Amino acid sequence: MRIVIMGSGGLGGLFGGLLAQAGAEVMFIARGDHLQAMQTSGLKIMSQTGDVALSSVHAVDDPTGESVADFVIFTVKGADTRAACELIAPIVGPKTGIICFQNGIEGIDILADRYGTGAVLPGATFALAMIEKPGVIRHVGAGSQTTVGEWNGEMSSRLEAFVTLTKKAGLDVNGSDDIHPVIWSKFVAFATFSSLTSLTRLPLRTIGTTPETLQLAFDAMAEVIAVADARGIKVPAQIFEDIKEFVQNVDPAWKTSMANDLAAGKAIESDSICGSVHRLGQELGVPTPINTVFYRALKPFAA
Ligand SMILES: NC(=O)C1=CN([C@@H]2O[C@H](COP(=O)(O)OP(=O)(O)OC[C@H]3O[C@@H](n4cnc5c(N)ncnc54)[C@H](OP(=O)(O)O)[C@@H]3O)[C@@H](O)[C@H]2O)C=CC1
Ligand SMILES: CC(C)(CO)C(=O)C(=O)O
Repeated sequence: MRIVIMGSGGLGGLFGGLLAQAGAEVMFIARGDHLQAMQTSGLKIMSQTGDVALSSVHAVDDPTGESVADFVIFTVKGADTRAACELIAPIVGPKTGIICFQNGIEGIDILADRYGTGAVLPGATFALAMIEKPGVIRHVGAGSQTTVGEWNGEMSSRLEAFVTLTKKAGLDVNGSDDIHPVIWSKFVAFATFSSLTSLTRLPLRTIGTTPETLQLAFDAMAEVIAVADARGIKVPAQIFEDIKEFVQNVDPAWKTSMANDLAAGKAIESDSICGSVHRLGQELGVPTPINTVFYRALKPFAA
């Protein structure tokens, strides 16, 4: 199976590296120092589940002239979505599945407008990973709980093939016949906790165990659920209990990729997370005052 990683940073590097280690044919699209390091020294993954060292990988900055992919794993940050969506055009054929693990809910629409809903498999992952230095990916914690599905809910043979391959690679991936509520549920939680961990600089667990701050998180989540509702997506009410359980028991050091980026001095993707809640709320006539504060407060740090 031929897999292309569009955006071989923390998340794409982790998935691509483990898939390559498991024997898949993987091509990494990357750029800058990280691309150079991968081309000269390969890719390393540091993980509690076992380190991986690939001494040589196929890494490029432009896929023009390369073979069509069975799957593209789409893992660029929100601000890079449109450019990356065009960059992959040469390797997207009529049967290529584009699996989007981005946080945010606008990336899949951009991909579907360009390649059709039949090409796009939305996904949600709880794996946490980052580039530690060029050519080296750090998998934070041991988790990789991931759900992916066809846009129309079909349990297709390509979806099953992808799930089988990723399980073989040691990733905890499952297929879903109703992926849209899954990605919105993750978005409800991520929009809230990426903003709060970034603004407070605190780990998830401190937020989850401070009643006043947890209440603020719940109020922010309720705004995103109202936006989902206006888009015709029902987010299960159980999400509040599930999130409380998660954030009160998560590893005490856990933040979010956005808070980690902020701490590392990188531009953050708040425009496509809380900024998206703010914009969609305005379009749909749903008030989102807390997410609007998040968006405006984080704007100076946005990509
Ligand atoms: N990291 C995580 O644990 C998780 C991340 N996510 C989501 O996944 C997405 C990716 O996140 P993450 O892995 O942290 O991001 P990273 O910044 O670590 O990785 C993205 C990579 O894509 C590269 N890139 C962007 N555009 C191009 C391009 N046109 N050509 C070549 N390379 C390109 C970036 O290069 P450069 O650095 O030069 O910009 C970067 O190396 C985000 O939406 C995030 O919210 C979801 C779950 C977990
Ligand atoms: C891994 C997880 C769920 C943590 O919030 C995430 O999506 C991120 O930080 O980007």
